Amino acid sequence: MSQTPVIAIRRLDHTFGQGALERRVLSDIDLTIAAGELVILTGPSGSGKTTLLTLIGALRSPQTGSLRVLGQELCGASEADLVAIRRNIGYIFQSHNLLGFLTARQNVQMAAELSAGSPAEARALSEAILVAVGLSERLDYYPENLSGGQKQRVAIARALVNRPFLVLADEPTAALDSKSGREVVELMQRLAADQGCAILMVTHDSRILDVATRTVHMEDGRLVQSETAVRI
Ligand SMILES: Nc1ncnc2c1ncn2[C@@H]1O[C@H](COP(=O)(O)OP(=O)(O)OP(=O)(O)O)[C@@H](O)[C@H]1O
Repeated sequence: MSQTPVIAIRRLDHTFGQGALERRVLSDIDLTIAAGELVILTGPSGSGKTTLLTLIGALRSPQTGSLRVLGQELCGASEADLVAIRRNIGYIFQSHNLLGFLTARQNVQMAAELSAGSPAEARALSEAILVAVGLSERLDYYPENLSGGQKQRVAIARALVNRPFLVLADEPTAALDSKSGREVVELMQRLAADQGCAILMVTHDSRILDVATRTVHMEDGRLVQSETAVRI
């Protein structure tokens, strides 16, 4: 696995609509991300960042070019292949998307049950990762009784509990104050380094760019890569 890039994209294009309404939103995207990298994707509103993230996340089908995730080609892949690849990916979105009628532990455990051998194992894994993200005192709290930063930590725990090879995060700090935002990304950075996964994070938050191993910038559907920053 270590030789295969987690993400390998070549000459990827994407259009929405057809005929007179056709609109190209991604052009000639080339991007390779290796295990252990935390890559930040920036760019103006409407430049195509979320579209690229959802394509990499196997949440929509790529049209032309090549998009490999963990060695699996997603262009032309069947729905079953896309579902299979999603099991290796953790997703963290701007709004944490926790289920309000489940506690912090139950929200994480629901995800853990996809891969754990038994409910007891899923529970143990969930508790361990919630402790790792600093929520040992909040296991049985419902989301409405957690702060924004704590909810986002639960979302991170849920995304990482199955030890995914890839984590995709879309504006994970957008709803947080600067201190909580910083804590959340440093936590992601640490857990990714511990688990050896790759992270691709879309953000407008210029205060957290230094956590990245590399920053790539998108303008009008095209990627501009910047130099390597620090390695985690
Ligand atoms: N399902 C869709 N159908 C048609 N056009 C779409 C669809 N989804 C996105 N678009 C268009 O594609 C372009 C890129 O959108 P996208 O959400 O990827 O940008 P973004 O860089 O993530 O923007 P933001 O930073 O505001 O979230 C936009 O012009 C958007 O209107």
